[in-house]
Amino acid sequence: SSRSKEQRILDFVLKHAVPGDPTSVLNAIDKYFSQQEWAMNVGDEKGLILDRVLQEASPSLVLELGTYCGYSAVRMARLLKQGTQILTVEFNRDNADIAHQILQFAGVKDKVQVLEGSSEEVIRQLQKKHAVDTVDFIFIDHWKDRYLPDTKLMEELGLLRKGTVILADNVIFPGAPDYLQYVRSSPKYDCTYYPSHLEYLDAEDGLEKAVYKG
Ligand SMILES: O=C(NCCCCc1cc2ccncc2s1)c1cc(-c2ccc(F)cc2)cc(O)c1O
Ligand SMILES: [Mg+2]
Repeated sequence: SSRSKEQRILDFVLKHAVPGDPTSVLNAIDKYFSQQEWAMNVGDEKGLILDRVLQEASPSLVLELGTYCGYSAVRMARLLKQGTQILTVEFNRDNADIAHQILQFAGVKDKVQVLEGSSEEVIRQLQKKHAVDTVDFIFIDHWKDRYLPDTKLMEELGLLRKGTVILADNVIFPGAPDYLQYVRSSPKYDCTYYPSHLEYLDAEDGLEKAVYKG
């Protein structure tokens, strides 16, 4: 059977990156998309914004919604100190498998746990099944119509603490207008918009940072 796009990405990484070197893995994935074919990784331009906002937050526990091939999980894990945990949620089993292999190859597997399932299911299990109290940093990059309901669910479950940083990808394109309107008008959040472009293309996109005020 023909290999999926995600499997082709894995093959390209295994061939062109250096085992145990997360930056070479990111460069290989970025190279693949700029040369071969587009895919929905956050990319290197928005990735730099993610790097800066993450380092500023210096979190101990990170939750990512939407693993895809693991590009942003590798991106975050390479900057975080030993002992930091990243829980990343992926709905699609095949993508979760590819992400496992890319994380392993990059040498960041000890910091990252890929949780398979829908964001809603996994969020509801975090406190009991994964011994989570509150989350320090959340990167939202999954279904755009799940950004708002999942954020409200995390509020209701008490997963956010004073200062929790929520960074959301694609708030302009494909867009998450209901999420944007909610966090920007809610007194519970301090919001900052980081303008950028859609990964590897010229269309405008951006990241929205919403800091929970507790
Ligand atoms: O859909 C996108 N990303 C989500 C993939 C869905 C993965 C999921 C993970 C998960 C975990 C738990 N529960 C449920 C889910 S669903 C996405 C799409 C574009 C794009 C850009 C240009 C286009 F022309 C068309 C699409 C760009 C992006 O940066 C994206 O992130
Ligand atoms: Mg995205």
